[in-house]
Amino acid sequence: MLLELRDLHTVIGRHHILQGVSFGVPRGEVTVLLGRNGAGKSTTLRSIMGLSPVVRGEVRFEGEAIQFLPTHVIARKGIGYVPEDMGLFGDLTVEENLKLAMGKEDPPAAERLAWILGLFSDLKMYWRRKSGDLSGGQKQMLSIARAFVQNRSLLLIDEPSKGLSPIMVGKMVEGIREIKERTTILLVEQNFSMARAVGDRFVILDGGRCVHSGPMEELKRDKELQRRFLGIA
Ligand SMILES: Nc1ncnc2c1ncn2[C@@H]1O[C@H](COP(=O)(O)OP(=O)(O)OP(=O)(O)O)[C@@H](O)[C@H]1O
Repeated sequence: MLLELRDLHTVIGRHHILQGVSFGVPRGEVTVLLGRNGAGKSTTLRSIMGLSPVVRGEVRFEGEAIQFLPTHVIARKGIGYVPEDMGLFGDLTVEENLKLAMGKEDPPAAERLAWILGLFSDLKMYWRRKSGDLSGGQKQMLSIARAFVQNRSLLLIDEPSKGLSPIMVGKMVEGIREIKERTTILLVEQNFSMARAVGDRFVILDGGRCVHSGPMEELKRDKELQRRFLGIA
């Protein structure tokens, strides 16, 4: 396992939000985190990044416990995070956002940038446009591209399909399928058609607990599980 969560508890204010989340993310695969609104999916990603306060349990990345490290140290260990609000610098152009992420322009970073621009080619058309002026789908592509050029071995992506048109969702599916050839991904996704198109494994959260997990093929077959936890008839 590249990442392992063991009995993770997160408390925000007086709210005990994660109440013992345990699952593993195998290297080289896409694991999709599913569940109803408020199930704890975003909080799980934030807890992994050290942005929500973990009070008990462990997050192990490449075998090392990281749950009490500060966020910037966790990022440097090789975990990239694309939050729901995408965290872009709206006043900076597409180019500036990506160059900032690259740090120094060494050949591997330049190669990653060229590769991701080939994949999300829209970004080249808007190269000098401020990222704040992009559409939702373009912003989403930019924020994923930015995390990718940083060469993380694990990407956490929160709802990349949110608010996107079906065409954009299709592009996102293609993009994530290509990126997964190079990087392990843990994805929060409410859109089940996207989840099933890109996911190798699934984890369902409910009420801050992990209630089911397994190969995506299993969930595709299990209509009852889909109905109970995903609201799909
Ligand atoms: N900062 C906070 N303060 C208080 N409660 C919070 C906070 N952040 C999250 N919560 C609560 O924790 C629960 C889980 O939230 P979370 O955002 O992780 O769910 P989610 O599964 O990602 O749902 P959604 O799909 O709606 O974003 C919710 O009940 C939410 O209201």
